[in-house]
Amino acid sequence: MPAIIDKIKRLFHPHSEVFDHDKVFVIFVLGGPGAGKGTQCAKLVQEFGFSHLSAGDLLRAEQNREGSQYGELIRQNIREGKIVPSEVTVGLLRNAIAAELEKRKENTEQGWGDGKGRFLVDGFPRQMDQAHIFDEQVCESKFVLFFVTSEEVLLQRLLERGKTSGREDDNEESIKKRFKTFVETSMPVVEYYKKHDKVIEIDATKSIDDVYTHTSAAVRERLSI
Ligand SMILES: Nc1ncnc2c1ncn2[C@@H]1O[C@H](COP(=O)(O)OP(=O)(O)OP(=O)(O)O)[C@@H](O)[C@H]1O
Ligand SMILES: O=c1ccn([C@@H]2O[C@H](COP(=O)(O)O)[C@@H](O)[C@H]2O)c(=O)[nH]1
Repeated sequence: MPAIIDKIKRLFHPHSEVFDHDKVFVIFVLGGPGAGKGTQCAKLVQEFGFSHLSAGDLLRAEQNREGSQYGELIRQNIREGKIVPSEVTVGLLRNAIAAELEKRKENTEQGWGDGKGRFLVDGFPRQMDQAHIFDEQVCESKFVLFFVTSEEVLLQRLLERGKTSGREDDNEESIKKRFKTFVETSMPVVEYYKKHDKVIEIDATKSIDDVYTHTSAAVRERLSI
């Protein structure tokens, strides 16, 4: 939709979505840092043809994009385990969804084509305002996959990943800060969706394949396939 029409529409219907949730199927993927969200998303992409949008990956790409006005802001927040201002992340997600729908508009396989699509929005929403903005103004999410395990397990996984990931926040100091932000700022989002019966909780302590058995079954049931 041309930007000007979009703006006018929004003026009269401030809560109208950019993407129609009857056509665009959005699953939020949440869990503590290192719970295995990205790992499980990669498997869901293979089985069900989702587009996987990691909010963290989009932010890192924007941070490294030459000329970005947000580069330094993103770098500082990520290093401190803090949440980047919502308008930045929502804007990146919105652009990524639009680009993917455009790219796959001719391909009618696995729930795609003609404005339809299915997305895993990984590591988002991280705080309550993001949940409201996305559901009301971008596209109403269908449900939340929530991966749960202990902080000890998370810490071990992240320290191990940190040996090769090159991520500036995969070190003990940043990890502890990320845990704090997760508990204080992101858990209220999970609680909010629980109250709305939208959370599927999955034990992420088990092996990758065991976790995926549950993840796949939950998604299959809700996609009605
Ligand atoms: N079930 C599992 N058992 C053991 N290791 C796992 C499991 N799931 C993921 N891992 C490993 O743990 C690390 C973190 O996994 P992953 O990157 O998928 O987590 P994440 O939740 O996406 O993390 P972040 O929130 O930091 O982006 C990776 O090295 C991954 O290979
Ligand atoms: O919605 C979001 C998602 C992420 N961040 C920041 O990015 C890092 C890394 O996120 P991962 O999901 O672990 O890749 C996170 O700690 C936040 O600093 C964000 O601000 N908003």
